[in-house]
Amino acid sequence: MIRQRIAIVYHTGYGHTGRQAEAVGAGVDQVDGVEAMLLSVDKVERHWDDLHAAEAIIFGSPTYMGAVSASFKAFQEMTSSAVLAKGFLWKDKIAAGFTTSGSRSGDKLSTLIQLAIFAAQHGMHWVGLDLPPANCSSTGSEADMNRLGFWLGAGAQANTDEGPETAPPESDLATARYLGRRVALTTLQFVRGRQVAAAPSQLALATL
Ligand SMILES: Cc1cc2nc3c(=O)[nH]c(=O)nc-3n(C[C@H](O)[C@H](O)[C@H](O)COP(=O)(O)O)c2cc1C
Repeated sequence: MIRQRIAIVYHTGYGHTGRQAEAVGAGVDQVDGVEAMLLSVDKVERHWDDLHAAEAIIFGSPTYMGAVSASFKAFQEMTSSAVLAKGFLWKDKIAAGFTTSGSRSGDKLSTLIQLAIFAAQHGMHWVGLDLPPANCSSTGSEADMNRLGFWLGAGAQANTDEGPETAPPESDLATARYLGRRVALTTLQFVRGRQVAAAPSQLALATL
């Protein structure tokens, strides 16, 4: 069976967003028919062809100063010449995003919005989270998936005095796995839908 490639392009300064990226990849790999490819932004220049060939690209950055990190921004700017100018090469791919920061909010929404705008500029289809509100009632807790309450993408929080071995916590990694799985399932729907749309319909064949 042909497996559809889903690339996860991310930057991590201290390893926390790297843990989140691995969790997104694990979620992708839960789905038959797809495979995750993790790619750190510092290796991207050797892997443009892999990104062009992927059916979906999931973007991940730590939140630094309420925005994507400088390294991730440099990658974004490189895509102007490496992707857009070469012919809108990522148009109609599936996209999604994730971010980790030190504070529970930490202005992560700003980073997710930047990632979604970036995907829109490339003509990609953005996939958000469909998880219900969590950690917002007397029975909710920090162990809930989507405990931080994001829908545009996956958010994670890592205590700044902990290393990536223990932060972000399992609930945020589960949220990241959930996003990866959702993107994988959506990607298969798109790929199979495109195949059906490209095939001559039964109705058209009957009228020949
Ligand atoms: C330059 C810099 C700016 C930061 N800005 C924010 C911020 O705006 N909001 C926040 O909650 N945490 C902020 N942090 C904390 C990081 O988001 C946090 O340590 C995160 O886990 C780092 O992820 P990484 O290990 O993948 O680099 C900042 C850290 C650095 C080094």
